Amino acid sequence: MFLSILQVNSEDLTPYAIVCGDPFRAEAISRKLDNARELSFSREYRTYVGEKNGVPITVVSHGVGSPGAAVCFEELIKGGVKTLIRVGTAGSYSADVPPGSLVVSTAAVREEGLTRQLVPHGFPAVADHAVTRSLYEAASETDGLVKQGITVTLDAFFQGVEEFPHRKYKQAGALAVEMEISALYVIASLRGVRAGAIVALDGYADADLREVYNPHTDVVSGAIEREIDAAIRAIVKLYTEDN
Ligand SMILES: O=P(O)(O)O[C@H]1O[C@H](CO)[C@@H](O)[C@H]1O
Ligand SMILES: O=c1cc[nH]c(=O)[nH]1
Repeated sequence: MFLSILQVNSEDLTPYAIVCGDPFRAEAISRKLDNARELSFSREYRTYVGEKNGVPITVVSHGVGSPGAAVCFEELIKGGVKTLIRVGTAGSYSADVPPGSLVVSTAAVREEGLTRQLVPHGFPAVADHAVTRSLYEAASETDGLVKQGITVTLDAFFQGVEEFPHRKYKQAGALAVEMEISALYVIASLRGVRAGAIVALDGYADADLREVYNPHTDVVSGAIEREIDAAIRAIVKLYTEDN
């Protein structure tokens, strides 16, 4: 089957996939795989396949925001992908998890518009347990702070005249905010596949803690390297458990 938006043949995809926002991060992930090759680069969607320890892995960028990312997730699942791991960045809600930390998302608050068009209001966006456990174990083997907990998915990156809901979600226990995880978890649930996510914190979302937003630091790059390594190792572990 030809997937017309990703511009790839489903026969070239693999059951395990890593997804991320940035096409250049997709390339960086592919460089950590053996025998990696680019299948396509169409719109924001850049697709690679490669392998690690003999385990075939697909890597795709999904761009910024839930609607565009949802198109990518849906086509991957149509193409036969059964396990999806998002490797992203997020803004921290707390000085307890400073920039450079990793958070494995156990569930996501649905503060985006996309999933409201797919499922009722009360439906939860929850990660797969086995994927989350594998990600957390693999991330804990790297240097640096790793937490697991609830993340928030928002549509807006820059604030308008409305207050962002960060304060109330921080008080309720959320750790960080990004823009696609709830879409991934709801779509995975709808289509009967597994999903998990890990994010590298690249600054503070909370106005009281925020300095100038600059994700291009060595601390953030180091955290992104760690989460990529963790996601690849998590997939190898899952594959071993599954086969
Ligand atoms: O680093 P990525 O994976 O793109 O994730 C985060 O970064 C983008 C915003 O800068 C959004 O896509 C957000 O979810
Ligand atoms: O959505 C995002 C992603 C990274 N950092 C943020 O503050 N927000």
